[in-house]
Amino acid sequence: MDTALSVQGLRVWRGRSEIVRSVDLTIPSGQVVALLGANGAGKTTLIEGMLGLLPMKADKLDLFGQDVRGSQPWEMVRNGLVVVPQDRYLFTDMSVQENLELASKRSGRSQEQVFELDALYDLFPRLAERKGQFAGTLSGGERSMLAIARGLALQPKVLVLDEPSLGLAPIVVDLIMSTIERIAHSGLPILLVEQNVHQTLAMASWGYVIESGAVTASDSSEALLRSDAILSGYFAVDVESVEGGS
Ligand SMILES: Nc1ncnc2c1ncn2[C@@H]1O[C@H](COP(=O)(O)OP(=O)(O)OP(=O)(O)O)[C@@H](O)[C@H]1O
Repeated sequence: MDTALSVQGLRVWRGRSEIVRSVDLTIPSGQVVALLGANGAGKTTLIEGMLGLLPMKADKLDLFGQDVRGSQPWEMVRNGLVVVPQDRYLFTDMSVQENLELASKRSGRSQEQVFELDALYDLFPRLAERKGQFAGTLSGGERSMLAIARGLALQPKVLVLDEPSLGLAPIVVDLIMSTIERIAHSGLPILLVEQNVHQTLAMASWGYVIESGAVTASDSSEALLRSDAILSGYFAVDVESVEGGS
């Protein structure tokens, strides 16, 4: 099986504190992998370390077999590792269309655009209706959609989504999660960081649980979903919905 992203012994620091401690993580080609963990577990730190936004060390950081350790964040994007950050970081005084066009140009892959603007608007019809609207005037759900669409406009080979449903109403969460599932069906490998355990594991093949910066469980989604010990330990709030849904 081809490996899209392979991480071994990843350590990431914030200031003097080592927040992420020797994490191993693999994303096989064409699959969704879940990264689960409570608030403050270190998920965002792990992502920012991989991107080179924070001081990090790793025994291995391979993107499709290529060692990308030491790359600058913009080089990571050019290499195909695209992160949709939790804080979205949209250009709020630019329109939806301009945000997407800018990303598309920055991808540096004008010859191999897998995610054309039309395809993005097909995925997110709500954004098509708001093409000319300033990003700063969008609702929370629409901002999350635009952040994902902009990530796709960067023509990722691996997409990392950091809590795309954070703070959104359940109906909007459903819409966003089903759209992520459609994106996954295109074959794009995805690392989905979420606290929405049930929906996330439903589309992921594999999941990692991170606690205090270390992986404490790594298993198939089916096994994690059945594992009450893990779910009740880390995600007590979600256990009922898991049980209710089975
Ligand atoms: N800017 C910062 N400076 C120092 N420590 C930080 C900073 N941001 C986060 N931390 C600490 O790093 C640890 C991991 O935080 P991180 O944001 O990576 O967790 P997370 O799993 O992504 O949580 P959340 O879901 O709340 O975003 C926490 O203990 C947090 O207090």
